[in-house]
This record gives sequence, C-alpha cells and structure tokens, in this order.
Amino acid sequence: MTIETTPSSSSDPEWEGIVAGLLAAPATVADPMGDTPLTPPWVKTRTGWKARAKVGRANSTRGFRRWLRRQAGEHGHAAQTWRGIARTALWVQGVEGTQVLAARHEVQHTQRDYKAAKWAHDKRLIPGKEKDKRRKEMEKAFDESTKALADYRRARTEARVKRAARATAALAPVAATEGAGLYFLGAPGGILATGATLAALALLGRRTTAGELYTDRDAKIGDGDRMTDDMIDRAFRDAGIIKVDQAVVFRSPVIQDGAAWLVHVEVTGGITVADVQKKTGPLASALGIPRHQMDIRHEGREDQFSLWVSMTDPFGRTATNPLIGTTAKVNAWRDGLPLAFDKRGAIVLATISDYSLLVGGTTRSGKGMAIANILVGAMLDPRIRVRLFDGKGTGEYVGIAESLDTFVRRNPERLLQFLKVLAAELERRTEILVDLGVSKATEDLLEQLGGIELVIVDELATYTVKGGLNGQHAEEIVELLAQIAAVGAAVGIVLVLATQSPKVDVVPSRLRGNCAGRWSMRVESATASNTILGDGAAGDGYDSSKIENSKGTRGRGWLTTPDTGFIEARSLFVDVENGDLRKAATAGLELRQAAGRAPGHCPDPIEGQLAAETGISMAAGGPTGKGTAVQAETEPDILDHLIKAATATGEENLSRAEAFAYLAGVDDEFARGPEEVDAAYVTRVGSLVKARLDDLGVDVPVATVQRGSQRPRGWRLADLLAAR
Ligand SMILES: Nc1ncnc2c1ncn2[C@@H]1O[C@H](COP(=O)(O)OP(=O)(O)OP(=O)(O)O)[C@@H](O)[C@H]1O
Repeated sequence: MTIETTPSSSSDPEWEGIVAGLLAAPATVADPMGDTPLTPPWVKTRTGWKARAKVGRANSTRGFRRWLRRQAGEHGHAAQTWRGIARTALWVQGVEGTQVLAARHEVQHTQRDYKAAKWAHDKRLIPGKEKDKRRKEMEKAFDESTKALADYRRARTEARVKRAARATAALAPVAATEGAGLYFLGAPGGILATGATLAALALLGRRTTAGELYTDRDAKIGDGDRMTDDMIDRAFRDAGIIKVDQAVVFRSPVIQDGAAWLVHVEVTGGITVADVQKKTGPLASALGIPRHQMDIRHEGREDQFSLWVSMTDPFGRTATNPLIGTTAKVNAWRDGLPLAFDKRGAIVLATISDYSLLVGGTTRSGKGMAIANILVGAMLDPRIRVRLFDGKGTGEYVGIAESLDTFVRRNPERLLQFLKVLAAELERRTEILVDLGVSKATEDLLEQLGGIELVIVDELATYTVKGGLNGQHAEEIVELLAQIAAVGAAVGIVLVLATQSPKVDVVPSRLRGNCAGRWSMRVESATASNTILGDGAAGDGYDSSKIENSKGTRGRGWLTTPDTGFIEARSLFVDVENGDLRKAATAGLELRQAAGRAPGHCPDPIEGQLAAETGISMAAGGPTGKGTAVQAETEPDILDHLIKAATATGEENLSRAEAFAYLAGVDDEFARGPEEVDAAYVTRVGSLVKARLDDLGVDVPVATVQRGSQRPRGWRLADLLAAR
C-alpha cells in the first residue's frame, strides 16, 4: 500500500475555477516598452478578483488581530492618544509657571523683610539717630516688597497671555477641523474630524515615555503578523537551527496560500531538512504558532524544503471522503484510495500496490474511520477481494457482510486457517511471477494472479495476544501475518491491521517492521506511539501521545510510509451512522455482480479451499451472513453438495461421476443398489439430481469438463454458484 498525496487543488473547485479563468483569460496586451506592471491576465478575470478578495480578507483579519494585540501594551493607540493629550497639555502649560512661582516667592520674602523692618522701626525708646536709620531700612524694604509684587503680577500676566496663545494655537486647528467637518458633512463630518484629532494626538504620543517607537521587529505570525524573510531568518536562529554566521537562503518570495504562508527555502552549512524537521517544535514557537500549524516538506535536495505556516488549525475541519455517493469504479491499484488529508489540505491516497498498513490508536481515536475509508475505496474497485476479520466481534460490519468476500467475527482459529491458505496463495502467486521473470505484480498481471487480496484485521489484540482468547494460535498468526506483510504486496496481497492496544505483545516489532505503512492516531504514551510508528519516532518529534484528547482531534494522527516519510494527517470522514459505508458496500456489490464476482456467487480459491477443508465458506459473512463460522441451521441441499464437491476437485468444475460418488457418500438415495448395473445406476441418479435441482427451481447448464484425456459431462463451479 503506497501512500501518496495529491494537491487538494486538483479537487478544489475554487482552484479549478482559477485555472479555468486562466485559460479563458484574454491574451496579454502587447507591451513593447515593457513599462506596464507585470500583472498576469487572469488577475483581472472574475476568478482572479475572487482570489484577490480572498487574500484581502485574510490580510484584513490578520491586520485586525495585529492591531488588537498592539492595544494591550503602551504602544496601543489609546495609550498613544492619552500621551498625545498629556504632551499637548504640558506644552500649553509651558515653563512660565516657574517664573511666576519664583516671583511669588520673592514677594513673600520681601514682605517678610518689610514686616521685620517695620516692627524694628515701630519700637519705642529708640534714640533719634537709630530711629532714622530704621525708618530708612523700613522704607527700602517697602519699596522692594512693592517691586516684587509688581514683578509677580507682571510674570503672572505674561504667563497667562502665553498659555492662552498656546492653547489657542492647540485648539484652533481642532476647532477648525471640527467646525469644517460639521459644517460641510454634518454629524459624519464631526466624527471624521474627531477621528483626525485623535489621530493627530496619537501621532504626538507615539513615542513612549522612554522614547521608544513602536516596532514589529520581534512580532511573530501568532501575533497576527505577516510572514517575512526577516522573521523566518530570526525564527531559524531562535530555534537553534542556524548559527549567527549562517543564513537561510530564500528560493522564492514568501507568498500567501489562502489562510497560510508559503516559502521555498534552502539551508546551508551541512544542515539537512531532517535536522530542520526535528526542530519543528522550537521553530513553531519562534513563529508563535502551535507546531501542527506548520509543515516542512522536503523538496528534492537534502537542503531544500518548503515551509508552510497556517494561521488556523489545518485539522480544525472535517473533510468528507470524496468517494461517498459515487457508484463508479475506481482504480485502487493505480490511482489509490482517498484516506486522509494532510496539513496543506491535500488528499492522501493509499494505492494498494506496495505496502501493508498498520493502524493504531486508543479507543475513540478514529481507527474505525481509517478502516471505513479503506473499505469505501476498496468496495469501488471490483478487482479487490475484501476480506474482513473483525476482532471486536460487534455488529459494526454485519450490515455490509454481503459485499465482503470474507467476513468473520472474532474467530482466531478461522483467521489462522485463512492465513495458512493465504500463505499458500502467496506462494502460488510468487511462482507465477518467477515463471514470468518479474519480481513484482503489475496492473496487467493482476488478472492472471487472481486479483487483489485486501485483508483487514480490526483489533489485532483478539488474535495476537498469547494469553488472549484462543491464545494458542497467537504465535502462528503473528508469524503468518508478518510473512504476508513482508512480501504480500509485491504479489497483490495487502494487509491492513488495526489495534486499539498499541503494545508490543499485541504488535510485536517483527510484525510492525514488516508493515511499511504505519498510522498512529492518538495514544496514551510516547511508548505506545513508538509501538506503531517505530522505535525513536517520538524522540524525533513524531509522537501521537501529544495529540490532544478532544472531539475535534478524532482521526488525527502521524502517518509514515517510505514514500511520504512522517506526515501529520486527519482521516477523511465517512458518516457510518448515516449509512455512507452501507451505500458504498451496495455500490461495490453491484459492481462485483456486473463483473460476475459477487461474494459467494463466484469461484473464490481461498474461501473454496477453506470450505473444502472446514465445510464452511465465510464469503459474504458465511452461512449465517453475520460472520459467524457455523453451519447454517438448514440441511444442505443438492446444490450445496454439488458446490462443495466442485470446490473439492480444485478444477473449478465437477464431472457427473465425481458428483455421483460424492452424493453417494452424503445421501443414501444416491448410493448404488447391490443389484444395480452401471447404466441403470447412472440413469437413476442422473434423473434424481435433475429432479432435486428442479425442486429447488434452478437450472444448472450441463458442461463438458476435462479429466485427463477424457471429456465427460458435468457442471462448472461458476454455474453452480450462480444458481445458488
Ligand atoms: N476524521 C474524522 N473526522 C470527523 N470525525 C471523526 C473522524 N475520525 C473519527 N471521527 C469520529 O470519532 C468517533 C470515533 O471514531 P472511531 O469509531 O473511528 O474510533 P475508534 O478508534 O475506532 O473507536 P473504538 O475503538 O471505540 O471503535 C466517531 O464518532 C467518528 O465519527
């Protein structure tokens, strides 16, 4: 099973619209002087405008978020405006206040001196000469006090005049703007003018008290900022990916990809993409976003990659499996089955041609959904024989049993019998390839090999735990699963194994190692995550225990294959409860009927062999149709006997002699009487078979079969099954 991703753009109607617009756009107008701006013509088409509007909307949202964040600090616009008002008030106040204060202080001082001189002068019994002196001192102090008072009054008046002038200078433009606004535009004009005044005040207050101007040099994408070369360089340094003397080389400008940013970069100095991927966590925090909003994708060279950063949670949405509602055939071998979507919204396709897949996750993490996606796709490729072993044993898949080539519920013994037959089938197919001189099945060889075998085992723990139910088969089951997983895909036999107990006793490392596709949904611990993804994966940052436990994260997980490496993905949605899976199964059954391959109604070497060995075929859920490996209540009729006998021959047909011999063993009526001669016996038993078939209301055409050099008459297995 190979996992590939296809850009969702191929299925994105918007993108298709853009491409259509591009094709429909008029040819570029000649520009011999090369002086018109380089604007691709599609930009001016309807779809072009729509795309620009989308980008514009995203930018406005970002701008608003950035503005909101700025408001919280001292660079906020409200803080700026207050500072502007305070600064203007301070300017209007001016420095004259100090002079007024000094003059007032002088007045108080001189008045105190005058009072002291007057008191000294007014004393009695002072000799005349001294009295004169004191009078002169008193008069001098009085003059000084009067002068100081005059100076103070002058300073005060001067200060008032200057303040009034400055206040007028400050208020006049405000009043003029406000007046003009109201006069010319009425209330909206008044609002506009107020806005202008506030903007002017914000401009005056744009420096903080420490003199700093607002700068977004340290801003992060998470702060609502646009991604820039500078920001990426800084983030790489902060995350410790590059050193001070190293730089990130930009192979493209930073472009906007819907609600995300995309840039193609190169790292130097021996750093590889793997090194960068291991630092995803620190890099994401340097950019101020959760790590699942960032995607680093290898691009050809070891040092080149694309960096994609989303403003929103890429897995915060569900995406429905695009095959829901389809009844047309799909080519699972060549095109793949839609399984999940990745961070960039591309559909992840699983092509049933290269690897087996192991899916793990705790209960309610979305394993069932992963299997539902595989089933939906597999149903629509009638070349696939879908064989489902449900270890949970619930009724989950009973509704689609009719469309399954094998359906068995919770029966380790049957799985073991099945795997033994499948291992023999694997050998048979390998021999065919060896004879043809090829190492791997191709699409052209599929028919010759016997189609594609897709074996789904849901809840491995039922089958692989030694101490579990029928634990005596566990060792053999694990060994056979591991062998088939290792080489099966090359001959068209693919396993999908799911477990909700990612422990080594459920998934031994040998089994995991042979499943090259691994998908771990949310698990409880890093060890459990490693049990699915491989040792050391959690240490490298691929850890499914870090996926949050919430409804919105169901179906999310880490997926790894040799083609994609580790990618984070969320399974596509199949509304099982509302019958999506059933609809796909019905469509699948119709496709199989049309191709003469309906489960239980066509030769099936594996179930045929098992029926011969055990007496029960589990095609379409077995005799009960519910996946229980027990014989149906009713007695087998003539048709059952003939089908069983035809399957047992291994020739896919049955001669009359073989049929009579078989029937004689199961029903006394068909036994030869002691006196009966050959001709009489053949005539009697031949008529009896016909009568029994007539009783059933079926008509099985008689065919010639090859037995050595003889060509006796008999029946084909396909005809018998069709009659059934
Ligand atoms: N990709 C997805 N998108 C939306 N919903 C999902 C997705 N995957 C799973 N869910 C929802 O999560 C729930 C659990 O999913 P599911 O039954 O597949 O989990 P599980 O691991 O198989 O659980 P259990 O072990 O109990 O069977 C279901 O209701 C399903 O609808």
